[in-house]
Amino acid sequence: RNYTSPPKGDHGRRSLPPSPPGFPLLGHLPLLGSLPHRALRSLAATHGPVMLLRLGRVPTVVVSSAAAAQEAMKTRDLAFASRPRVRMAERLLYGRDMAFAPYGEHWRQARRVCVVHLLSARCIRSFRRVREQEAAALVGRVRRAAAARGGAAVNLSSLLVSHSSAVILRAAFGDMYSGYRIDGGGHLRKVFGDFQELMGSGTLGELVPWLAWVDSLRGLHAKAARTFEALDGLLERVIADHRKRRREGDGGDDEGHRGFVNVLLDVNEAAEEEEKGGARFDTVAIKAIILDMFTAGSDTPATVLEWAMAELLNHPAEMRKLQEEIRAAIRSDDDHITEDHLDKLHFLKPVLKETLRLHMPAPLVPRESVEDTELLGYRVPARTRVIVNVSAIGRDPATWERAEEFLPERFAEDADMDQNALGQPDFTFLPFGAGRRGCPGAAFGIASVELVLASLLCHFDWELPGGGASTVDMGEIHGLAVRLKKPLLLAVKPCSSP
Ligand code: HEM
Repeated sequence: RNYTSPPKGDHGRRSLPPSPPGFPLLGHLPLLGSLPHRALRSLAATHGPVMLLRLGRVPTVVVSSAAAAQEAMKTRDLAFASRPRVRMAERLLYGRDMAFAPYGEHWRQARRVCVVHLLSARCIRSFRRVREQEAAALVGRVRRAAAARGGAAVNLSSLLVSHSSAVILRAAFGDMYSGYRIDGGGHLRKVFGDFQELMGSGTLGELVPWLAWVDSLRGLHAKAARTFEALDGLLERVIADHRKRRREGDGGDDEGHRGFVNVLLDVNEAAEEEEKGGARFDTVAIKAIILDMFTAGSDTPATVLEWAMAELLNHPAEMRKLQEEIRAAIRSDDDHITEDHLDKLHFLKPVLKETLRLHMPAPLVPRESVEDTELLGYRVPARTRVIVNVSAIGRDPATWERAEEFLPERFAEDADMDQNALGQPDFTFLPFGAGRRGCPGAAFGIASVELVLASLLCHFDWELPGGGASTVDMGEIHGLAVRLKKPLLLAVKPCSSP
């Protein structure tokens, strides 16, 4: 079937993309199931790389090939540069954040602040100590957990989630973050956990208004109200504390790195002085961007690490090869691993790239068309919701040999992981999306996982606990990120002489 030359309708007008049969009222929603990226991939195999679905009342174009993604994210990048409205995000992020913002002046300004002030190569370098300290702390926690459990399995997934949260919280709030507690005594991680869970659970009501009661029944609105209040109170206090410290002459530098809150307060003060064109960068903008960083930057590194460990456990030869490389790289230094060692680890980056190809934390990239446009010759009206199925593209057998297999060697030749090499120029590998809406935190994310994976493999030997399954169950669960359905419970042996 030739998908690249769709028929033209009356008067030579482009036709809409093909659409499978749907259900009355619900449209194609029931076809998505619990793992939409997989269901959409199967549908695309029958209906083509650009198809039109109706999710409840919302028309949605699904993009599932490298060629179609290239057109949407490069050739017509501007036309597809918006994001659909997500009520839960609007509710929790003050309607003023960047990642979920429609294309326009607000997004442009907020994105510039993130790219220049929070996620630049210089900022990422400045957080090196945080990353190294937190990686060492994780190693310590694993060691203690292994000792305390006396050989019983350790829950690595939960340790990874705490680790990633700690890194992003320190990056955001500075080293004093652990001092912040929510009123009533609960820890701030609990509130952030609820926040992430809510952000990962779409509300049915926005797709199918007459089913909005289901959201209430699930308690989503009440939980969102509680979480918003707790988070807002916390962020207000954090910002007020930072302002107070600044007035007292404490610039808030923690061993050479400046937390995001302090950096955003600099931007806020500069904007107030300039008052250019009425552009606002006020306290609400600071809170919204901090939450963006937390939404986008906390679960993602933990998820990548979890999948990498799962794949390596199922591929012991690759695990051994990487461990030998890491242990050889630091043997001469007779010390623990630091970021200085990473350049010597030529197999680490292929392992991470192959992990990302098979297990993108965000397999469905949400976009919205800004204007009437086209995709592979099909008509896409303005304000159509668009989903780029980057997971289907990463597993497309037309591009990838033995597409379903974990074969890190396929990236051995082009293991470069710096900012420009995170995606493939031919759009066959898009874990970070692409174009003007592409992930601005990719380098931050990669820096957050490399040292941790190397440390876990350097200092420990990992196995599935005896008496259970012989391979990791790779079942997925869909939330804010697509993660392993069952947590990684592993037998771990400290390795005393790397
Ligand atoms: C390994 C980890 C990560 C992966 C796989 C990932 C993936 C993605 C993807 C697929 C998108 C959508 C891109 C598009 O529309 O084309 C995105 C957007 C975004 N990411 Fe990441 N990300 C990661 C880590 C991070 C980190 C650590 C941060 C910040 C600390 C971050 C901040 C953002 C933001 C702010 C956006 C929205 C950009 C916009 O709408 O203009 N990400 N990410």
